[in-house]
Parts: sequence; structure tokens; C-alpha cells
Amino acid sequence: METILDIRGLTKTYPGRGSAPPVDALKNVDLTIRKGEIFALLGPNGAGKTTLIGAVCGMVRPTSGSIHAFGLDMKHDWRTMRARIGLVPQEMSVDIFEKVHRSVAYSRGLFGRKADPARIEEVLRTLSLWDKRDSQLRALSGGMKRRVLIAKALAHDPDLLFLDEPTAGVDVELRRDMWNTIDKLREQGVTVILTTHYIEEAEEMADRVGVINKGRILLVDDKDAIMGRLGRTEAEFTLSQPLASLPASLSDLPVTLENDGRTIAFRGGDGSGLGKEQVAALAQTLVRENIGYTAIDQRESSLEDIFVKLVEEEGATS
Ligand SMILES: Nc1ncnc2c1ncn2[C@@H]1O[C@H](COP(=O)(O)OP(=O)(O)OP(=O)(O)O)[C@@H](O)[C@H]1O
Repeated sequence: METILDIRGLTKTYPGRGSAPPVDALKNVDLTIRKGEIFALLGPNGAGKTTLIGAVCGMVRPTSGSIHAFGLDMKHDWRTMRARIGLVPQEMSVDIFEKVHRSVAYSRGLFGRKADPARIEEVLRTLSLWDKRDSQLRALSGGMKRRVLIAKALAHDPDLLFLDEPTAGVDVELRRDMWNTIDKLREQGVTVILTTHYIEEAEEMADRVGVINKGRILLVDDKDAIMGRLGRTEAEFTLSQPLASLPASLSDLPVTLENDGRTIAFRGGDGSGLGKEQVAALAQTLVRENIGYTAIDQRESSLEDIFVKLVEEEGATS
């Protein structure tokens, strides 16, 4: 698959403020983004997500490393490269008295693009902002304001769009709405890189996920592969009668007898669906063995669990 962005050995060290030591915000980051994908960069506060975006968008000067986008080297072709990138920032830093249409049209001009009213109309319509085109930004709801930020970032027809925490602090309904909007962009062939704290968002939206913590990329993989590799199934059978020991017929399964013999706990699988099959087999075996149970509590590990585990491992090794 075609590469749209290639980051090699990217390091950013901010000088310490006052007597504070320097901060290594990015440490030797390698990252390759494929054309047309939705990539979620997942990490806790201070992980380095905004710094990474800033480096690609020219707001942060890297300490070392290289950035190539669309086959161009940022060191030599920064303007051409930047003109093909859109950035939706976390916060709105625009004139709140400005009207929607003018504000979006202005953004197009910033990148030296010729005025194109038909294209601006298309962008506004895609984001359901056309009816609001003559409204002042200050009169819009929070959700509409976020859409204006996306419209402004799309006004110059970028091939690569960064969304920095697109749904931070928004309600569930608006989050769904944003996800639908991002889906539409995917259909239009825009490559999207979004940063998020929300595992759910990465799980819902992304084709691939990168996990970043303390300036280091811990893992990059297809979302499904991450789930396949690290996903687990957990199930607890509450028994009608306590058991003294597990029957031999269960010896092949990852099960333990817990809670003074009142619970059979299953922890296993590999996220490929094997866990679910094994739990079904376990239930059948219990019936065959005449071991009654009153409840089954089953859950699959989410990306959230995986993320917590990865960050804990990183904390333990660094
Ligand atoms: N201008 C700066 N000067 C000094 N340190 C900075 C500066 N900007 C960011 N940092 C530090 O660099 C590290 C990475 O910050 P960054 O904002 O990139 O993280 P983030 O993953 O985007 O966090 P958040 O999710 O909170 O936005 C943090 O320790 C932060 O305090």
C-alpha cells in the first residue's frame, strides 16, 4: 500500500523551563502512514501526541529525525508539503464574530489556493453547515463549532488530515456525529490521523492504531490484529454447589477453581474467537459432568485493557 507519511527517528526535546530538566517529548519515533487509512494515535496526557502533530505541521521544530510526506522531504519542501495537510486543532482560535462561510473561505486562501465558492459550498454541505453559513461563529453550538474547525481544515483540499482529540469533552451524541463525519472523509479518500485518549474511539474508527507513551511508540498494528494478539476472554461460572476439585475433563482448558469452590474462572483465548469457543465447550462439559451453574459472566478484553497493560509494562521497564 502507498505510503503518505513517513517519520523516521523523530526526536523532540523541549528545553527545561527555569530550573526544570529538559523534556523528551518524542524519542526516536518511527511511523509510516498509508494512503487512505484512518490511523488512531492513542496515548495518555503528555504522551507526545500533540508534539508529533506539531512537528509534521511545522509548529514544532524537531530536535532530530526526518519527515517525508507525499514523497517530499519536509526539510526542503515544507511549504508544498504543508499545503497538502489539514489540521483540526483541539481549540478554536478564530475570530468568533466572523461568519461561517467567510471563515472557511479564508482558510482556503491561507494556503495560496484560488477562491472556489463551489468547493466551499461542498465542504459546508458535507459537514451540514450550509444552513449556518451566515451565522457568526459565536452563535454556534459546541458541536457546530467543531464542524467549522473541520471545514476550515478541509477548505484547501488536503490529502492528509490531522484531528487532534476530535471528541475531547463532547457528549456521546456529538461523538457519534464526529465519527460519522470522519467516515465520510474516509469515503472521499482523505487519509486521517486522529489522536485520542479514548480507546473506544480508536476501536470504532481506526484501521490501524498506534500506542504512544512518554514519547515512545509502543505498538503499531491493524486494530483487529492488536485485538487478535492481545485480546482475551474471561468468563466466570457461578456454581450451584461448591466443588472440591476440578474434574479431569477440564484439564485442557485455562480454568481455575476459585471463591472456595463456588466459581470456575476461565481466562484465555487469543482474541481470535478461540476464547468464546472454549467457553462454549466448557459450558457443555459442565452439563455433561452434571455440574450445575446459576450464572455465567463473560467479557472480552477491550483495547482499553490492552492499552492499560502496555502502559503498565512500559512503566515497569523505563
Ligand atoms: N512548549 C513546551 N515546552 C516544554 N515542554 C512541553 C512543551 N509542549 C509540550 N511539552 C511537554 O512535552 C510532553 C508531551 O506533550 P504533548 O502535548 O505532546 O502530549 P499529548 O500526548 O498531546 O498530551 P495531551 O493528551 O495532554 O494533549 C509533555 O511532558 C509536555 O509537558
